[in-house]
Amino acid sequence: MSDILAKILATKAEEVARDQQRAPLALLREQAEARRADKRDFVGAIRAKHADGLPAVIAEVKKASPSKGVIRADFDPAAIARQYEAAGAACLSVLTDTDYFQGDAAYLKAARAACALPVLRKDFLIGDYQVVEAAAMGADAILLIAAALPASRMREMETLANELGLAVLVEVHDAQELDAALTLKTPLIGVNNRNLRTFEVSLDTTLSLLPAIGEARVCVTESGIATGGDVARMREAGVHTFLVGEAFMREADPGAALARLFG
Ligand SMILES: O=C(O)c1ccccc1NCC(=O)[C@H](O)[C@H](O)COP(=O)(O)O
Repeated sequence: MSDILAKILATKAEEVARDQQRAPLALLREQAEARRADKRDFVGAIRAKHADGLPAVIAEVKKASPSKGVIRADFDPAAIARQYEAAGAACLSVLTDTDYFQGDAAYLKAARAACALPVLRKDFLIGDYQVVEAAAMGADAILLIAAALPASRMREMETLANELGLAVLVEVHDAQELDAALTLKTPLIGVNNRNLRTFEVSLDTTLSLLPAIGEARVCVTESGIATGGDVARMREAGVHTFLVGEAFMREADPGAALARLFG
């Protein structure tokens, strides 16, 4: 496991222990059940773009990151969500991790309330508590990171997520993690192009794993997509789903940036 991921996960364990004191699981479970009927179809939104021959963009609402520090100081998640929706995003990804990404559950709620797009809770999930918490805060999908969780744990968390009406995006960096990810039911396999040890980004990571993902699943290329050339290279290889944050968030109008990159 990379140093930054190990550090994030250690902080996360402390955070979850604190949160469990503040909001017991039973309370979150009630809130999650109450939101059960209000779910947006994350996988369906991606497939609908593909059915129209369009790339599906999961547009990220991201204020800061460990690799880049503050990306966007002037940060209004609701306004950004509206811009992304108007520009044709399929879904949103909202960072809720506070310590390393300056994210917040409140940003997810504000972004979702401002648009009709399905929303991924982008965080570092280590157990069931955070799955229920994601459903309670209104997320439509969660991220499971294969570098952080054994396959059996991911499958259990996927089952719980699905019971609560949440879709799952499972993220991998290499062939071993992909083998574990392919034991899940979810069609959404994210390949993160960012090396979490060095922070270097290489789109070759997606291209090298793509053949093993197979046609039945949806390959989501994540991180470092910044130019028309990057998009063209992915699409020529058969990758039509993109998770993009920084390239949009650095621009004055993130929606316009999305439209330029994918228009
Ligand atoms: O973005 C980081 O610096 C980072 C560091 C450590 C773990 C995860 C990290 N990023 C999470 C992501 O997956 C990205 O936010 C997402 O793929 C979008 O990437 P980008 O388009 O490069 O902002």
